[in-house]
Amino acid sequence: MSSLLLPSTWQWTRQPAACRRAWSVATSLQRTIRTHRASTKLVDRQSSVPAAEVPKVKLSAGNAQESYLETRKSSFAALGLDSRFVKALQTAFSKVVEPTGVQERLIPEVLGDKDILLKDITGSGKSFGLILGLLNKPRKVLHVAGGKKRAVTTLFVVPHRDLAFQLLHWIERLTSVMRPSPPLRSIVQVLVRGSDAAGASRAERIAELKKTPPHILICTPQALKEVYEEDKTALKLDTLSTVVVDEVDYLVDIDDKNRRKIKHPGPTREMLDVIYARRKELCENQYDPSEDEEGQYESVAEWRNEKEREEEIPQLILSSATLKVHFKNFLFTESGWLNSYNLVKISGDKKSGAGRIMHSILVTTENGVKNIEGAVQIAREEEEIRGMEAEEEEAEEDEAGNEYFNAKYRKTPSPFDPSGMEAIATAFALDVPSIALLVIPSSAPVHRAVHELRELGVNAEILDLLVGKKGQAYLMSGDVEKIRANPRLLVATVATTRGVDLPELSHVFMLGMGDGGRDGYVHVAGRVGRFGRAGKVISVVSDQNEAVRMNRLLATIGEQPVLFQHFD
Ligand SMILES: Nc1ncnc2c1ncn2[C@@H]1O[C@H](COP(=O)(O)OP(=O)(O)OP(=O)(O)O)[C@@H](O)[C@H]1O
Repeated sequence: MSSLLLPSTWQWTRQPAACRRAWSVATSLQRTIRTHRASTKLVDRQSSVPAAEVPKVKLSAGNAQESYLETRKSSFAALGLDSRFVKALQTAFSKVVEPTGVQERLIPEVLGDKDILLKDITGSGKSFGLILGLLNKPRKVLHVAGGKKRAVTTLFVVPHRDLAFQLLHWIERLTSVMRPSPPLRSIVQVLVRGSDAAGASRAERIAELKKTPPHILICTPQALKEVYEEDKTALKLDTLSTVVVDEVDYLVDIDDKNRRKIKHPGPTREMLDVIYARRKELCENQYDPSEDEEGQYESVAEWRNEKEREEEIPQLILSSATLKVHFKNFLFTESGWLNSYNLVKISGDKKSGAGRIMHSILVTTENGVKNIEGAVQIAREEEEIRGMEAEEEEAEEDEAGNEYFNAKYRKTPSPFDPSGMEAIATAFALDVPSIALLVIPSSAPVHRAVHELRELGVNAEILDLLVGKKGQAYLMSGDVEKIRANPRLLVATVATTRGVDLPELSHVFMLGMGDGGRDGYVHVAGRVGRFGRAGKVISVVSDQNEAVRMNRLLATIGEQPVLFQHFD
């Protein structure tokens, strides 16, 4: 358990005092929030330190959105995308004018047949580029008795349902502006556990899949496995053209360097083993020139690629912002999933195009909340995420829900350190213009965190992109510069944040060290600073030891903590 979860000495008997404290904090916070909101429209917050006196620290790569475009050499059409599709792209996504550096290399390869190992920084447009390329691939058509039948062309595996619906949303926006506009279900369908956005059951989704096999099927691994096991005719894995696994290092669990053996391969590994079983056999039974009496092949590569074509083994695309050497060794030497004779590795120029991310560490101590010692002060104008437009909206109050949770949680001690929650509530109230994300440890209860933050006057809710229009609104083009009259704090665990792209997100709060080590932090922090935007990541830790460890973690990614302005 994270040290931010309360020590075992925390007893229910101590709660009344904590409740009184929370109530008084909430009241004072709400006052702070009101005053702050009233002054937010002025936007330029007063700096206690004149910017000119403060030494400037280079934040991150310092490159803004233009850096992508500066390196650009081609247009989307020149990369092989259909011209009508490019027109639709520019209507649906007016800010997407030219391909990013990684998209320039990626899209032509997606349109080809090589396997792809894709690695670039978070927010560089990998997933978006994949979708553009995949939608332009020819559809798979099967010749069956009595004519032709469409089949699923691409299987797109993602770690969680929010990411599945984000990709669906992108495709829906694209197809809705095409003329004639194709039925969405023939282009894309989503397979996740539980009911989907439309409330369809698994049986209904299987029926739909059989009736109208989509061009792209987006799924989470567990849902894919369940459907495959339930009805093998619903999804013909042997006729796919392409398989994509996004966030592959997260989805494929391997024995670690310390020889910790994984207990169970997990659904992604199982499904890749099924789809690439024949490839694995080809790997194991290498070509023997002495048996090639007719001298058909000049090399192992030629033999292998010819076999692959004959057997129509699907192209495999594996993508992540973090692919460690150890993981790549597993892919190439153990998995048997990739054809290394027909493979392209695409990796981005480390920091080009990264947004300005400021990393801060707040430590909750008996004497209050402080910045980590040695945090660097930066010029105020660099730090500010400026607001341009205030949008009036009312906070949504769910009285019945609140009462229910009040009654429920009153019976059990809170697992959260009240100081940490207060620090987040205060930082949120003082610094967030529109939308922030709070990432809590996987073992911590998300509902309860939301409830406790609401008690502190924060407009908190669970990150759920499936909640009708509200969920979709988070995915629409917005801006980190937007100011809302009533900003939102979305609460999630690490497991549900990988790959998520919320254009208005400006701040990520992390409660504790997170549970994914360096790579986990990179992905959590990567929810901001996307496509050259600015962003802040504020880790709230509960003691000096944790602060030191967090500081070391930042050093491993070449960052140093920056002073978060509202605390000492
Ligand atoms: N060529 C482009 N021009 C402008 N914006 C773009 C372009 N390509 C992608 N974007 C935008 O950049 C954002 C990040 O894209 P995307 O989610 O594909 O990044 P990613 O590299 O997959 O990130 P992660 O590694 O976190 O999954 C999205 O909001 C997307 O709309």
